[in-house]
Amino acid sequence: MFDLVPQNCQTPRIAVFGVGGCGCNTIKQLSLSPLGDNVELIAVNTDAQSLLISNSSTRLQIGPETTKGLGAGARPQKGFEAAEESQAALREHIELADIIFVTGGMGGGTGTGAIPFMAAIAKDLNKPLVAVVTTPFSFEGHQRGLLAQNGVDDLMQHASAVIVLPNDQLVKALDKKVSIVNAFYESNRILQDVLQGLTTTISQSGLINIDLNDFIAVVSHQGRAAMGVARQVAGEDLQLTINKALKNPLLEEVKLSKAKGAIVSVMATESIELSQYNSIGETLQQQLDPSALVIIGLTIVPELDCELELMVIATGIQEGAESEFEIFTELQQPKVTKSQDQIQTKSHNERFDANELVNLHDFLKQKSTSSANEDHGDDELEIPTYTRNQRAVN
Ligand SMILES: Nc1nc2c(ncn2[C@@H]2O[C@H](COP(=O)(O)OP(=O)(O)OP(=O)(O)O)[C@@H](O)[C@H]2O)c(=O)[nH]1
Repeated sequence: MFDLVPQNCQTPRIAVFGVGGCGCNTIKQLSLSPLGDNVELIAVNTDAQSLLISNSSTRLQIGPETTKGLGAGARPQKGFEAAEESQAALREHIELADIIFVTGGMGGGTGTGAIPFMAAIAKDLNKPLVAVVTTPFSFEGHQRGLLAQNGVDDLMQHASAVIVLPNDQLVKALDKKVSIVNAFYESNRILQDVLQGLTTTISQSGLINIDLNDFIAVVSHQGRAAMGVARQVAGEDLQLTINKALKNPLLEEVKLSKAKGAIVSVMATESIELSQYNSIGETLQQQLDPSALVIIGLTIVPELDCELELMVIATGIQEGAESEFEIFTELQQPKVTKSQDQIQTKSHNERFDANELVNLHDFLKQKSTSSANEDHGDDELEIPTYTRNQRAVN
């Protein structure tokens, strides 16, 4: 459970619920990742036995009367009733967090029934809830696929954002042949990366932070969310990396130009250049709805083993939008149609100490002023206060 938060606390409290068999497996894997103290992992299941072997600090058995400690038998109605029976405990945990992630597999009983119920509680409490759910492998059969689809539709009525990662796609993304036995395990590693990326992005480790209000503004667009990740290897053109992220197999086949917002997390070494940074924002802005809010967070990782890592989460994609990935093939030399000033950014909220956070807009202004007024080389980045402080601490 979270401790009471002091008034001046700057770190958003993040609750990650793993619901049902898949969800509990995912957060078990996630517990192996380095996560901040502000992140709490909560295992939720109807199946008492599988909860016993979960290593989460918080475990919640839902619906002890409804399922008598067994699973929900691939009946979403049972999962729903179990969540309803335990709604007081679920509500209590949801209420304590600033932002909630819920992960689980759609297609069974517990996750498919309980996750939409939890999303409805969060909506009622006015808390942002991002669901990261899988859909079944094709080898699991048509019936599970149908249950999953209904579950996702239901979830979309309540969650702030729904990221659907089809299990088939997750395994494809691994770029290697995996046996059926390993398929679940391997795909959990990707779920682990996705959730770790999300929680790190909104925790305060970056040079340019994405604050909680920015995050909420972007994830609160109703509709589908999609995400992609890519790494820029030495010598690779940045546009190619951006295109790779946008065409990433983790992205469902959705029309990105319909996206109403995007969160971009850039991890780079200290040698990242301002032009590279601008290019990422400009390229993405061209791909989304012209009124879309794009926020970009940058984290400096001195020991990064590639030039740059990109994670893009596009939100508010309306249903019925067909695939439009072809548009990215034309992007090798994108025409810049917007100045950086036209990219919308938000000022950070008062919960955060202005000395410790650097807003993208401020950062860019600072960069252009310093290169205009000061006598140093183009590639010498002034070190913002936050990084200096961090270095002093280390
Ligand atoms: N990626 C991944 N998917 C899983 C895993 N376990 C299950 N799934 C998927 O999630 C779907 C639902 O399975 P579970 O999570 O076990 O089901 P549940 O929500 O616990 O529901 P019940 O077993 O009916 O109580 C399955 O059809 C699989 O597609 C896992 O470890 N990794």
